[in-house]
Amino acid sequence: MPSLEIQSLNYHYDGHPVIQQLDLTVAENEIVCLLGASGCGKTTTLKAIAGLLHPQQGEIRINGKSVSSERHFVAPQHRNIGMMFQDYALFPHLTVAQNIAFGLSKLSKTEKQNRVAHMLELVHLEHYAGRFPHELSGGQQQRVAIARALAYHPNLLLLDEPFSNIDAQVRFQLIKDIRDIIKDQQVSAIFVSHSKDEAFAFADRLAIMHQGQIAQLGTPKELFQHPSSRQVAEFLGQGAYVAAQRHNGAQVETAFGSVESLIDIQSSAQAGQIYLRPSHIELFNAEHGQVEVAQHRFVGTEYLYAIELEGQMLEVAMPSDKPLDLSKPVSLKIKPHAINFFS
Ligand SMILES: Nc1ncnc2c1ncn2[C@@H]1O[C@H](COP(=O)(O)OP(=O)(O)OP(=O)(O)O)[C@@H](O)[C@H]1O
Repeated sequence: MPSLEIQSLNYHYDGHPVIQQLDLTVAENEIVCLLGASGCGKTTTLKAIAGLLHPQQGEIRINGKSVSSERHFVAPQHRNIGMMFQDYALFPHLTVAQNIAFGLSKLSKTEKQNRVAHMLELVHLEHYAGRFPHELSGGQQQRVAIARALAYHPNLLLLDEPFSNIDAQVRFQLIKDIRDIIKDQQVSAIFVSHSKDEAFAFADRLAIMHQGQIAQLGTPKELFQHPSSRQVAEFLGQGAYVAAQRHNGAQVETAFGSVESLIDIQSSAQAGQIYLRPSHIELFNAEHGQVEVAQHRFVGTEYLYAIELEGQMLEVAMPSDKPLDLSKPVSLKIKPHAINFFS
């Protein structure tokens, strides 16, 4: 049974629509990331799941049980949901152990002590039980927050930008650790982020949101290989459109030569554009140049060349041991790749 099912959800603030006919299913033990531009409705969706607001239309089911519909509403404290937010929201006057024990009022004293000890072990903070939140680093505070959210065995975990206040140097280790903990506890989770890199590292599937709807749901590989729209392709990373003629199932012709696709192109149109990412392009010096290099800079292991491609700017990285001679013409080759073709 799916952990979460959302059907035809609509929410408006004073008549201003924010969530529009949103559908989403999260499988058992799955982590899904809601990813999208600022204001697309990620936090509003999370609030609707948590029960912090009541959508005007549509239904939400958790483990098969309806918690929100037009006629029916289960209060947040009865949804058995764990939450973790970017500002940790630990109680400053309680110790680490007391913070973790906070939601466990139904357990006996011994059960509570055992559960807290187990959670501390899980997040590798066994020696920090007596400390107060201000005596911990940001990453340690987030570990306490995840321990507290998981301590009462929630059906579903909601995480709203939990890593945005964490130093970039330790962020990806923390993301990996918290993902491992969630997988170990076999909890389903919905994670909200602006950051593609965080989403790729943390989630099993990504739900790309656009204007209050899920534009596409899939694994990172599915989204990269088969973006359902230009918006999804563009959201996944900087690129440029190049005019293309489709020849057969897996080849296109462009002004830069013919390009082999590593997957079938699912389109019946002949004329269109392909969406090129910097990693699909190789620059080299040639007798007859085709591209204008507007800028270049050295960034350690690579040179970055800003090139103009059919009126769009694109930054292409090349190994620094093979710099281009910019006094000579520069040409480009499009490498074989999983082509994104749009008619
Ligand atoms: N309490 C409110 N009253 C009126 N409008 C609101 C309220 N909260 C959010 N909105 C609007 O709803 C839209 C969606 O907001 P939401 O917070 O869900 O977006 P988001 O995708 O989480 O954005 P961000 O990534 O910036 O946090 C935005 O246009 C926002 O201005």
